[in-house]
Amino acid sequence: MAFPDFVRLVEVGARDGLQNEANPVSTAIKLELIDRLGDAGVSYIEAASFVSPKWVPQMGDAREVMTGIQRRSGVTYAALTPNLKGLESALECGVKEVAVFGAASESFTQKNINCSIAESLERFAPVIELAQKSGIPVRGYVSTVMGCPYEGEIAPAKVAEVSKTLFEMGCYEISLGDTVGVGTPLKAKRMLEAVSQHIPMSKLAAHFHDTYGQALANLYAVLEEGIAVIDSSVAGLGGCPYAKGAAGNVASEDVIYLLNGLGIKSGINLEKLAATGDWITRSINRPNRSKVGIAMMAG
Ligand SMILES: CC(C)(COP(=O)([O-])OP(=O)([O-])OC[C@H]1O[C@@H](n2cnc3c(N)ncnc32)[C@H](O)[C@@H]1OP(=O)([O-])[O-])[C@@H](O)C(=O)NCCC(=O)NCCSC(=O)C[C@@](C)(O)CC(=O)[O-]
Repeated sequence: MAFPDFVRLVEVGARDGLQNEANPVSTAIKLELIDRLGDAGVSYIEAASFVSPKWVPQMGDAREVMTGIQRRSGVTYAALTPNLKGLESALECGVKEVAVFGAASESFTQKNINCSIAESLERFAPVIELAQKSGIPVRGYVSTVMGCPYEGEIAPAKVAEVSKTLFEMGCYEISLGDTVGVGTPLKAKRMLEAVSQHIPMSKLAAHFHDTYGQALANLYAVLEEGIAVIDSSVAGLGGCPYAKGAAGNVASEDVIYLLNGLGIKSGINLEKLAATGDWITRSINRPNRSKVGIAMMAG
């Protein structure tokens, strides 16, 4: 299959990238990050997470973040909503798109959202139903698609089963998360092959972490298969609170550099994105994990 002409970047830095930060990041910094990303041409920004602040304290200001955004036309500002309580709060804040998040591993589901896979799907049903009634599109995440921090190998058939269920329940797109970044290109292709037997490729997204340095290679592999939506995090920020040792998402700057080299459009200004990565890492005193970002800011 040929590469897509255009890739939609789903920027998750403000949510996935920051959720694991032990030191509180101010709402003002989050809002400036979101604004800078919009200015760089990012059209989809996952901005916050309506989860329990006891579980993920860093996302405790979701309400302030979602109501404080200076919205730009043409930009989607989305939030995670694990249950009805989360969705109701999101609706109160005028959120226009949400995401539910499940996993292909029982143990990870327990650690992350305190229930079994079956219970998580039951819990998502009313969330999706209410969102649809309110005219809010729901994205679905499936974590641990290439391995689990507690169970190790995850069968592609299990990933396909959970993805198919979420898609049939009404999620318009399924984002396939290599939560611990253990995948390799062949594994990524096999996993995608299993999922795409049930869901059109145009409804799937790749959400790869870079723990083992394979994320860009894995993305190249799935781009070849026709994936046209990529989740990434500016400066490679992040990690997962329930996956110890997991590195951040693949860096957005590195993804855009790869796409530019392949002649794939994204609508994103790489210079502005690199400057944003430099700014946020300085602001929160974190190393910049984007090789492209470091190179560009040095030049
Ligand atoms: C799902 C729950 C809430 C279940 O948590 P629980 O403890 O089973 O829930 P509960 O219904 O028994 O409620 C317990 C308390 O939480 C409150 N609560 C309940 N729901 C909410 C809510 N929505 N917002 C605010 N508060 C809430 C609720 O009101 C109650 O408060 P209390 O009475 O004790 O004071 C919890 O496990 C949780 O919040 N987990 C979040 C985990 C998380 O955010 N993980 C990171 C995101 S997933 C990810 O990063 C992976 C991804 C998506 O990026 C893809 C990849 O890389 O693989």
